[in-house]
Amino acid sequence: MIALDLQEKRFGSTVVLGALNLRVAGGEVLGIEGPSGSGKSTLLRILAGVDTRFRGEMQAPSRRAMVFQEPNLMPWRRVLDNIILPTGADEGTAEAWLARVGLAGYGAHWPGQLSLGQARRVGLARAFAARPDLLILDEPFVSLDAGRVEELLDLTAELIAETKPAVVLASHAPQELDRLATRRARLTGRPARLSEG
Ligand SMILES: Nc1ncnc2c1ncn2[C@@H]1O[C@H](COP(=O)(O)OP(=O)(O)OP(=O)(O)O)[C@@H](O)[C@H]1O
Repeated sequence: MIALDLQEKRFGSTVVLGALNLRVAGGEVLGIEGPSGSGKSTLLRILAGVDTRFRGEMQAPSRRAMVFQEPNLMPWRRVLDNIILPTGADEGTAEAWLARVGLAGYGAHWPGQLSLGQARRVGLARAFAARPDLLILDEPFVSLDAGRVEELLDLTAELIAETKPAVVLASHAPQELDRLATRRARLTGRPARLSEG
């Protein structure tokens, strides 16, 4: 369960996010849409614990994981280490997660040897290997062709159903929100407000 009671998030003199309340329980997927620049990534970074400079209260689980718009793999580390180092998973567990995302045997590859779709699969494996109680997905499938997006949506839906974290997903893509979200909300205005439904 994640509970955020935000009063305000500002950058300098610009108030990007206004007062908002957000609750997501384990097994729920809150899909957040909103125009470019409305503050979706800013909100997700707060939920992830990456940005702690906001006014308000948050109760978040200690095990959190985020899948970014870019796969954000460490290019100087092999694929398996990209899972082991950030999560503390042992080698066998990391290999099992690689297999689970369809990349059995890719552990010794360098990130630069992967396609974008494969790199995104490693990003998913890394996130789920952290056994998160809160999973944050920030436009996780941008820049992929429609077929690849469908495959990754199926995989992500399966992994969420199996592990039941609370999930917050930001996306512009109706296909992603329709497939994954159990609840929907919109972030609009400046300062932005969150309206659910
Ligand atoms: N570090 C920062 N310093 C100053 N302003 C920032 C910073 N990060 C974000 N902003 C501003 O906050 C606003 C919201 O940005 P954010 O990236 O959260 O939007 P978004 O809804 O995720 O957009 P998109 O859909 O295009 O990814 C924008 O006006 C942006 O310029």
